[in-house]
Amino acid sequence: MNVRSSSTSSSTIRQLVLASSSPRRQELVASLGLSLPVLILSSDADESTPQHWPPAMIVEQLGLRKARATCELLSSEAVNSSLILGADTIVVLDSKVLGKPVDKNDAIRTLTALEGREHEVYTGVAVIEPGTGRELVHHRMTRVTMKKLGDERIQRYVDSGEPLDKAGSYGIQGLGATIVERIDGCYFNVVGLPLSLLSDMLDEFGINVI
Ligand SMILES: Cc1cn([C@H]2C[C@H](O)[C@@H](COP(=O)(O)OP(=O)(O)OP(=O)(O)O)O2)c(=O)[nH]c1=O
Repeated sequence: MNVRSSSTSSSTIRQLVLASSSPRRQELVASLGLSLPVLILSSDADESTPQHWPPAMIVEQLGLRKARATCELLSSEAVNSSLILGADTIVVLDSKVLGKPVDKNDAIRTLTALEGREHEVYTGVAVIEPGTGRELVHHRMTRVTMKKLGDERIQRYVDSGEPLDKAGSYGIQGLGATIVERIDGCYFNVVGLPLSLLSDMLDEFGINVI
């Protein structure tokens, strides 16, 4: 979705601002080895959404909200020379959105629902250029099948602490790799930032990853 467009590239971009507190997103952006500096600046964007929104709309709009909320925190000089990146990830099972668990019991319930079944992971990515008002928003969806786990294995995984800050209560990049049977689609989308999509979006703003 091209939300608003007033130019195709800018030579005045001096930094990328990552509007995220997620260590995974920070590592993934760092892995691109961009030639411009990356500033990490997360904000407190409202993450509530209307019940009827489909998953793609939820993640795209939340990515956009995060980017716009971080924009508010920048000085006017920085605003005019920054690209801001926001992202949001949700897990969807039987049309039900599963965000981050509120506690260990919630994580156990979520993993019990996911085990032995296929679910969808959606990540929305927003890149905005406040200096020109240009905003690009897209999403990717990846299908993930989780192994049948059993109560004891689920309990041990939750006790590891890994599920607690992650959508769907698992992290495919960590111990969660051992409970996933197969994936269909972009792996990095599951981790929280689809790098192939992101590089195409940065390209639109004149930032070439390679
Ligand atoms: C499914 C899955 C999710 N996750 C993580 C990515 C995100 O950090 C988190 C989804 O929550 P988000 O609300 O998308 O992100 P966040 O609150 O962690 O960070 P911010 O809003 O500041 O950018 O779940 C994994 O790390 N691995 C996985 O396999």
